[in-house]
Parts: sequence; structure tokens; C-alpha cells
Amino acid sequence: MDPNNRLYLNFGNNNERLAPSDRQYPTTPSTFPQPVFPPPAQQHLAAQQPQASQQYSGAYAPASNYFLPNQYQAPADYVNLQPASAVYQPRSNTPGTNDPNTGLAHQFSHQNLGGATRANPYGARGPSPAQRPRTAGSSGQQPNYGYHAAPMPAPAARQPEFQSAPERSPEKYGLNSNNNQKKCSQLAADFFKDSVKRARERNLRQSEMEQKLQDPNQSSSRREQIWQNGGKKEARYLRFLRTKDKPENYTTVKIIGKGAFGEVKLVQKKADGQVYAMKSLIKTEMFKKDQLAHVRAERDILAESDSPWVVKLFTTFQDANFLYMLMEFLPGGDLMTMLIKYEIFSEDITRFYIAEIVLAIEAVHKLGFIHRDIKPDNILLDRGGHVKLTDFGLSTGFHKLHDNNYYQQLLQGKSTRPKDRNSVALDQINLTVSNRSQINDWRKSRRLMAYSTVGTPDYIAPEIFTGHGYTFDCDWWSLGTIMFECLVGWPPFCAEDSHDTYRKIVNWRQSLYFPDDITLGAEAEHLIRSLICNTEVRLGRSGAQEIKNHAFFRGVEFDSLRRIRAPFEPRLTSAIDTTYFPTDEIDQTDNATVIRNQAIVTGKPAVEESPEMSLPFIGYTFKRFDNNFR
Ligand SMILES: Nc1ncnc2c1ncn2[C@@H]1O[C@H](COP(=O)(O)OP(=O)(O)OP(=O)(O)O)[C@@H](O)[C@H]1O
Repeated sequence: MDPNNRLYLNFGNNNERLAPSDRQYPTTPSTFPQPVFPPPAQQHLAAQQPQASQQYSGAYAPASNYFLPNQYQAPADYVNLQPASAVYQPRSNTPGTNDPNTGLAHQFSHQNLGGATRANPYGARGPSPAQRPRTAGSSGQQPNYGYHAAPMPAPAARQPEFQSAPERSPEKYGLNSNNNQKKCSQLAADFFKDSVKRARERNLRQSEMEQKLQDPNQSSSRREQIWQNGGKKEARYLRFLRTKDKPENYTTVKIIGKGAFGEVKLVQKKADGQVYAMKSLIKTEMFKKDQLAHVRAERDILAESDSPWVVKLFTTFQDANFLYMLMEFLPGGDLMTMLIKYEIFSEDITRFYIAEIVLAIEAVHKLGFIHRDIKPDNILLDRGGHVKLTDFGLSTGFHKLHDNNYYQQLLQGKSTRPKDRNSVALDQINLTVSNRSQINDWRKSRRLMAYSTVGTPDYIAPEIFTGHGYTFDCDWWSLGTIMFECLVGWPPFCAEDSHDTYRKIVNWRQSLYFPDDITLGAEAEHLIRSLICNTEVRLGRSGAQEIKNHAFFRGVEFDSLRRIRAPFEPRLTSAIDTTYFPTDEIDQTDNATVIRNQAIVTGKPAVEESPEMSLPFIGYTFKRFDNNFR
């Protein structure tokens, strides 16, 4: 620490003293590309499909657009697919081959269903000519390979068939049959939703590659290479889709985090030695604690995001007891660990982290999600010391699957919760904290709180507790509380017990207090006060730019922030270095062992699987395109 009791960074192995003034924010104009929504490739596609752009503007559209309530109904979902012939141009002018078996073949054929298109159940290559059903208008003589639209009978001619479907009477059947029926229809809906999404993404990749190939500056050998690489990647992805992952494919290096419903381990893939962070969540705990909506929201946002500010999710899978999320490992640890170690940061260092957190929250909001649980424990540092957000267990994209009502209905056939998705009942968040008598005790218990089955309410905005509805700006309140903690040494509303914390937060006007013995710059204090305030006047309400424009950030080049050297760069000795995680404070017995041991003691089987148990987790599995190509 320097004489002013400010932070010098000598974290872990890093003995270099980094005074705040050592780091200058760049003043030259940035050349870092600005995010474009939608990106050029999508603008190109959108131009080709005007109907589609009204409902869905591509993978970058806000989730609230993407997750239309009728997402499982065929016309709304499928209408966005480009008829194959409009996307796939003849290949004669591109290097490579016309053979769809390169892996770049369209995975689906699109048949004209009165404006809708539908997935090809035969997969990428399509059926053999002998298998392929003859449809009206198709000669059946030319190989289709799943590319070409084959006309179907006019919709009017088929309508009586659909209308005469017998009425369903689920009450005639038992609970098991009904659950099995729900499971089947969920599986089918999910299969088609995934297939359509993958087809869209594939179209986008194809379109992007075709744009690259059209670049006249590319040599023909370079074009050949682009084409071949694209084909290989697609083929590998198709193979990856056919594999089933399981925890036995990984060896555990260390348990690096414990949370409310599971744990996070540093693991290494046996097949190739790649290192990942694997979060596992206990299914029965999710059931008992009403967390089904939360786990789904977390999976959805991580699957949808491709932002440098959000931890990257490669794949999710499950077995009878656990849900698994395989993520990139961020070796720099979390901001909570840094704050426990250093207590306070200088204004310069605070400016860096707060500016990066602004960008991270902005990225989450652009995806259509509210995080709702921004706190130092969920702010991780990557290999370069830059920020990434994790733990989206309380986030919401306002989709029905992110609403606990949905699971109540799914499992019991009735809703027991209020319908208002914009408010959250306190019991859903389910927060408590350990007792604390003084700040020091509070600091000591900080990590225990993080491991407790509930979490800390210190950073949560008052409107979330009061249930009168909240919006994106609740995340900006949390930002204000983190900034306060960075500069003052504790969060503004910490108290001896959780109820006092709630009370202080709700009565923030009386309880927000800046200690006399800590001198803050006027701009820093003004920014904190502009964030920790009533939602009507909170900075950021009209977008992150408002916050970026604040005088506290004068001189910060937001566009290039992620490219400058961070004030603290982790010094790592290997890919599995866990120096920045408090592994000796974490019980290294994993939950799988705990469950096995409990089964031995109770004599009950360790595996719990029933249609009812598996129902809410259908659709949880996810496979990112670039998972295994690193
Ligand atoms: N991708 C990652 N790389 C490195 N460390 C991670 C990663 N994800 C999580 N961690 C570590 O594990 C801790 C717990 O992770 P996380 O908050 O996601 O778990 P959780 O079970 O949802 O916890 P909570 O009870 O806070 O909801 C984090 O604070 C961090 O230290």
C-alpha cells in the first residue's frame, strides 16, 4: 500500500509495484471496430428477406425479439428461414467443389409450406433418391441433397385434414402418461427449434464465407484454403453434434469455486488436454429451491452470447444428477478475491475496472438480458487481467422459460406465482447473509457468504426487493455499489445481518453514507450518487453511453479499453495454475462424491431420474460451433 493507503498491485507471484499512475489510458482515437447491429452479413440477409427482418433480425437481435412467445409454432419460427435456393448460389465460380458432402451443404431442405419452410429430417445430405418421398411438382429425377425447394400441395387443400384431429383428453390418462407425453412433445419442439437455429447460423456462416470469397484481392489459393477450412469446420461441428459429452471425459485439477447450487472445477479434457472451467449444478437442488427458471436463463444467455465481456460457454450437458456447463477458464480469479486482498483501490484502478464493467453490462443488455446479480464475485479476470461477467443465474431475458411460473405449470399444471414477469418475489431470490458485527467481521465472512446457499444482497437494487417492477437499470445500481466498495473498502449498505442490509437498501436515502476519513474525488462521489439513486433519475437509464459520458471517465477510450494493458495481469506458470483462486479455503470434496456417500449412508440410489425430473431440463444441452476448434 502507498502512504495514502491506496492499492499497489503485488498479487500472487506478481511482485511488480504498479502505482496507479503507471497506467495511462490511451488518448489516440481508437481503431477498434464498433459492434454493428446487425453485422454486415446479417444486413445482407435481412435485405433478402424482408418478412424475416420484421420478426427476427438474426443471432444478434435482442433476446426479447428472438424469444417470441410463439417460438414453437412453426410459421413464426420457420418463416425466417431463407428458401435454400435464395441463399445457396451455384458454386461454379467458387473454388472447391459442388459436393454437399464437404460439410457446407445446407442441413435442411425447405419445402414450400404456404410461406413456411421446414427441416429436412434426413440431415445434411438428404435422403437417397430412392428414400426421398415424391412430392407434387417434384420430378424426383435430380439429386436434391437437401438444397432445393420442392413445391407441396397448396395449404388450403390440406386444411380439412388438420381440422379433423381428435380432441385431446389428458385427464383420461395417469400422471406418468401425461408426463411422458409432455416430455415427448418438449423433446420434439426442442429438436426443431435447435435445428432451425442451427440452420440459420449455418446460413450466416455460409453467407459470410461467400462474401470473403468474392473479395477480388484474395488469391485463388487463399480462396481454396478458406473454402476447405470452412468445410472442415462444418464437418467437425456435425460430428461434435453427434457426440454425447459426460463428466468422465474430464479430469478434475481443482475445485475453484463453490456456489449456491453447485461447484466450479478446473478440469482438463482427457482426449486433448484442453483446460476448462466446469460448473456443475445439482438437479434436485434446482427443483427444491425453485431455481429451474434461473438455470435456464443462465444457459440461454451464455449460449446466445459471443461477447468478449461474457464468459464463453462451450457446451452444456447433463446426467441424472447434474447439469454441467463447460466454460472457458479465466485464470485471474474474481474481483471479490482482489478486494478481500487489497481492501481498496486507487481511483485510477477503480476507473479501469468500473469502465470495463460498464462495457460488460452494456453487452449483456444488448443481448436483451438483465443480469440482476452484478457483484464482485461474478466479475472474473481473464489471462490479460480484463473483466468478464459470469453467473447469470438470476438474470432474465423475459422469456417464458426464465419465469418460474412456467415450471410450476409444467410440473403441476397450475400457476402458483404472480403473473408479472417484471417483478421478482423476494423468496425467489432467497437471500440471506451471515451475521456480521463489524466491517472486519464482514470482510472475514465475505467469502463464506459467497459459498453459502444464498448469497449476499449487498449489491441488489431496492426496486428488486420491493416488487414494483424493475428494468435494465437495476444493474447500474449494482455498479454504483461496487464502485463504492472499490474506493471505500466495503459496500454501502453492509450491515450486521441481512435484514438490516435490506432495510438500508430500501431506505438508501438515509443510509447512503460516505465516511469522513476517506477522501473521494468529487467526480467519483458524483458518479456513485448518480447510480445509487431512484430509478427515475438513475444514470444509465437511457443507455450505457450516459455513464460513459460522466466526467469520472474523462480520457477513457472505451472502444479500445480491452486492448490496453490491465493494471493487474495474472502471472501464470501453466495453463492449470490456480494461484488466483483460494483453493485451500475450498473443501475439495466434489458434489458427486458427496451424493455417492449420502446414498451409501441412506441406502437410497444415488441416481434420481423420472419423467417429471427430466422435463424441465429438456433443451438444456447446447453445443457451440467453435467448441473444439481452438
Ligand atoms: N469460467 C470460470 N473461470 C474461472 N473461475 C470461475 C469461472 N466460473 C466461475 N468461477 C469461480 O467460481 C466461483 C463461483 O462461480 P459462480 O458464481 O458461477 O457459481 P454459482 O454456483 O452460480 O455461485 P452463486 O452462488 O454466486 O450463484 C466464481 O466466483 C469464480 O471464482
